[in-house]
Amino acid sequence: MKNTENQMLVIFGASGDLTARKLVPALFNLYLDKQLPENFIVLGASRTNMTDAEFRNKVVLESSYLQEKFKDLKEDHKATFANRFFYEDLGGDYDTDYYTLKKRIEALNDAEGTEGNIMYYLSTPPTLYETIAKNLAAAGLNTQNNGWKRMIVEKPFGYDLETAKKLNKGLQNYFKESQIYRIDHYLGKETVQNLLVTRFANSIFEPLWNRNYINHVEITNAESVGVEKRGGYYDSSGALRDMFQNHLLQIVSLIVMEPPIGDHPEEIRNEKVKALKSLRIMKDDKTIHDHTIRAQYMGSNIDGKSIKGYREEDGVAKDSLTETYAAIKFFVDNWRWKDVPFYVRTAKRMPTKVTEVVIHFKSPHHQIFQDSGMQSKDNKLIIRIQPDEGILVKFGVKVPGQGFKVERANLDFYYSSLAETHVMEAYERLLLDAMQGDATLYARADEVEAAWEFVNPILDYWKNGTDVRMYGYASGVWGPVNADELIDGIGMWRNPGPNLTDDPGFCVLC
Ligand SMILES: NC(=O)C1=CN([C@@H]2O[C@H](COP(=O)(O)OP(=O)(O)OC[C@H]3O[C@@H](n4cnc5c(N)ncnc54)[C@H](OP(=O)(O)O)[C@@H]3O)[C@@H](O)[C@H]2O)C=CC1
Ligand SMILES: O=C1O[C@H](COP(=O)(O)O)[C@@H](O)[C@H](O)[C@H]1O
Repeated sequence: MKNTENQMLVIFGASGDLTARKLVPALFNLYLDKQLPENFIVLGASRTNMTDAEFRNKVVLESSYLQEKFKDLKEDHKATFANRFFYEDLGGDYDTDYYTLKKRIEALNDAEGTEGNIMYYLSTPPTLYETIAKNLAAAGLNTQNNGWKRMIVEKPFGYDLETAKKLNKGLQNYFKESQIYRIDHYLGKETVQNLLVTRFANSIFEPLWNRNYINHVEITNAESVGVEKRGGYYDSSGALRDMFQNHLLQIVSLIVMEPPIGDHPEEIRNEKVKALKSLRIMKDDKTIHDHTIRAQYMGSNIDGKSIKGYREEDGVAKDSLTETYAAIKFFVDNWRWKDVPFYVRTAKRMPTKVTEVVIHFKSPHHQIFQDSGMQSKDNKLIIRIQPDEGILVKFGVKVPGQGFKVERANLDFYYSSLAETHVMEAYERLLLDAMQGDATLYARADEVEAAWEFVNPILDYWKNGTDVRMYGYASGVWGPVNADELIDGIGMWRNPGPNLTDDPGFCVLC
């Protein structure tokens, strides 16, 4: 087990939703699992006027998120945990002299023995990230001569390529790249990390992991919910920025990358950058027109319940052209993947919540069993990222009896069968990694920029191009029918069911 040094976590924007809903429950789990160092404290900092006691009540003692998650826990556990929380009112502005904050940090450091090690967590609107970094540096709170200083930065990391570059440069003016941890919570998911193990710790998959054996790759990220209370944020973002540019391209990079030399964070991140840089950028409008589909969910009635359309959601413009569905076809320009199409889609208000990767294998060169009733392209490796986490291999078996009738069978593995293992939640795992100085599961500046390089032309075309379509789909269906055209000629979308082995998208010709 890695060493977690004594340290202080300073959260900017600590009065907000993320702190209460994700960060504190993750820290509480780490505390219960005895993963926090002996001297560990949290200092919340924001503009809201609160005392230490009020902050403790808000995020720990009276937090509905902790209440819900840790129902059976004795109150004294929470009380001991809450004593580690402190709060500093920034006096109404993040862009101010951090002299008072510095004095508070120094006093707490001396009293609580956190040895000068500080993790800053930027959980404010992104427009404040650079301002906070600048003011920390001005107060000398970025220097590492008396303990390390690190900074976790929340998404969204930029709005497009230009703003992402500007933000990277802005932060790097005050903190070294090695101090900056850009969080992508998908990288904290066990099953996303398992993509690396599946590929590089087995000898049965990697020899097949190339254009000679793989016909196409399909990735689906579906959510059954709509935009919920985040209409305002989402309407200026959309599916491509919200999910595809970050989480899904991170998954793509793990599928596409070459084997790293070892498991050192930089070795892995170097290969991921190379992978992202090898995605073929769609340069002309026609390619983007033909290879992308965007759509919005419409109002519908599901089981007698009426569901709002996207444009009726709070915070969303009545004439909004923001997509809640995006499907993209693309190619990877390198030796391994030449001519293998990738189909990636992400959407809200789908029939179920599921994220999975499907590797579709090619048919054998010669069909021996003509009467098989099954096409060999039915060989699939399905990596279920969530829920029902696991891996499924689909292959043909002989039907008992005369002749050679072939039927499809499943070899399946479920993470839940590893019952003794406590699977850490994404924020828990990522916080612990950063606390230990392990950046493997955090995105590096060049990774983020490479992902934006790919996405930018699509965003530009969707905004300014001619003949750009916005399709509609009823809530609770698998997106617009037009999305089938994207994958036509090669098969059809898998449209996965809630269970790993469910396969409503089954098609004998696929
Ligand atoms: N919530 C979530 O699930 C997720 C959030 N994120 C990202 O994490 C960051 C924090 O998110 P979240 O906690 O939901 O955000 P909130 O809107 O709840 O904001 C966090 C805090 O930022 C402070 N703040 C400073 N300036 C402003 C301003 N102009 N408008 C609103 N708040 C301001 C507020 O504190 P005060 O007024 O006290 O200073 C607020 O409590 C954001 O960058 C978000 O994109 C990323 C993924 C998921
Ligand atoms: O980052 C985001 O992710 C969530 C989906 O996360 P998951 O872990 O539940 O799959 C998404 O709902 C949200 O819009 C997006 O900002």
